[in-house]
Amino acid sequence: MQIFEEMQSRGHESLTLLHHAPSGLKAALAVHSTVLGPAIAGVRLRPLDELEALRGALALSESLTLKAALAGLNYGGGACVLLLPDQGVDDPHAREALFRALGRQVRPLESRVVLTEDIGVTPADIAFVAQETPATLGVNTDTSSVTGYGVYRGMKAAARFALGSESMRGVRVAILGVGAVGRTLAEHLHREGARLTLADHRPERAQALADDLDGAAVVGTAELFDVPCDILAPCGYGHSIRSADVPRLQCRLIAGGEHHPLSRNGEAAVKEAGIVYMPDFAINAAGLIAAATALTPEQAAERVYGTVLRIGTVAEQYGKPPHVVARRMAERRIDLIGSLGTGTALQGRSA
Ligand SMILES: NC(=O)c1ccc[n+]([C@@H]2O[C@H](COP(=O)([O-])OP(=O)(O)OC[C@H]3O[C@@H](n4cnc5c(N)ncnc54)[C@H](O)[C@@H]3O)[C@@H](O)[C@H]2O)c1
Repeated sequence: MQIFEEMQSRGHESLTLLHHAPSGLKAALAVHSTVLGPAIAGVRLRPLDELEALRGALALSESLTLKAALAGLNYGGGACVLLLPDQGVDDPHAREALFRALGRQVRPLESRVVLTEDIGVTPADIAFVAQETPATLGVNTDTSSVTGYGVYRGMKAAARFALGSESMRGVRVAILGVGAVGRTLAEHLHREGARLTLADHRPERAQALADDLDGAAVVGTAELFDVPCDILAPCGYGHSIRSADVPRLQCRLIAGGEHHPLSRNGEAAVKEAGIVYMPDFAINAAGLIAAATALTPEQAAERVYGTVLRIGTVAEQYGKPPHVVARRMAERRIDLIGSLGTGTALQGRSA
């Protein structure tokens, strides 16, 4: 399994297994870093096997560390991946019990983690967690639509470098995955006059959105990578683009809401293909920023826009890929602020 090796190589602090038989709670809670503050842990509920859940928690928690640091937040990164209980979560009481059990189990860890929603989890679920522990964020924030708007703003900033203009009028954007984030992104792009092609594992979702957005095309997920476009926006569940897919890609920019859209070492293949990749942790941060600060959704999205501009400027200046620049910026902030030693920032967590 080599989990410890993976934790060591990526610098994780801990991986905790949570279990409560009556509610069906089985979860992997990874803490990657608490250098800047308690780890914000995105909570996911997905049909995964145990190993996928462990690996998913390790990968997501590292992204959250980079995301929080780059966004200027006084938080570290974590992730909590819940296995789907055998009894399902359709019964509202079963769902309440599951998330309240999670809240109870997190109580002893309150100084180290705060939980917020990610895939398969709603603000109402986090509100159940909040009945058991104050260690939550985003109970009153619709983080997915804020994230979608932030991806739109970040995409425009990235397009200045990759396409020479940030206008989306007439720009061909292919969106993979039109759930909560992908749909919001599509709506903003459509409003600005982008030409959209949509694909989703659930084709009825893509078709319903295309019906709402007059003029959007729908293709199968297997065909999307062959569609000529300017921007590819992955908004699915992760690793949507395998290295073997990269030679097929017709785009000049990859910018979407999905965590880990590229498979391992995919960045090198993308660079080789002459495609600009704006990393997930830079562009999908608006929901997290809005949940963690007093900023409005618009202000949170503008922070993403500004961060992406900064990354693009430095990347151009030094001839480095944006994902390398973004990671260095995040790690530099962690190193510098970490060097101040332990203590709590006076302005709290809302940097
Ligand atoms: N929701 C948030 O607040 C938030 C914040 C930051 C990042 N993200 C990331 O954005 C991504 C999307 O999140 P969401 O909340 O929209 O999820 P969602 O479940 O609402 O929607 C995801 C959609 O993508 C489709 N999909 C998944 N993988 C696919 C693939 N390979 N090909 C085609 N379709 C695929 C699914 O069928 C679904 O319709 C995730 O990676 C998530 O981690 C979400």
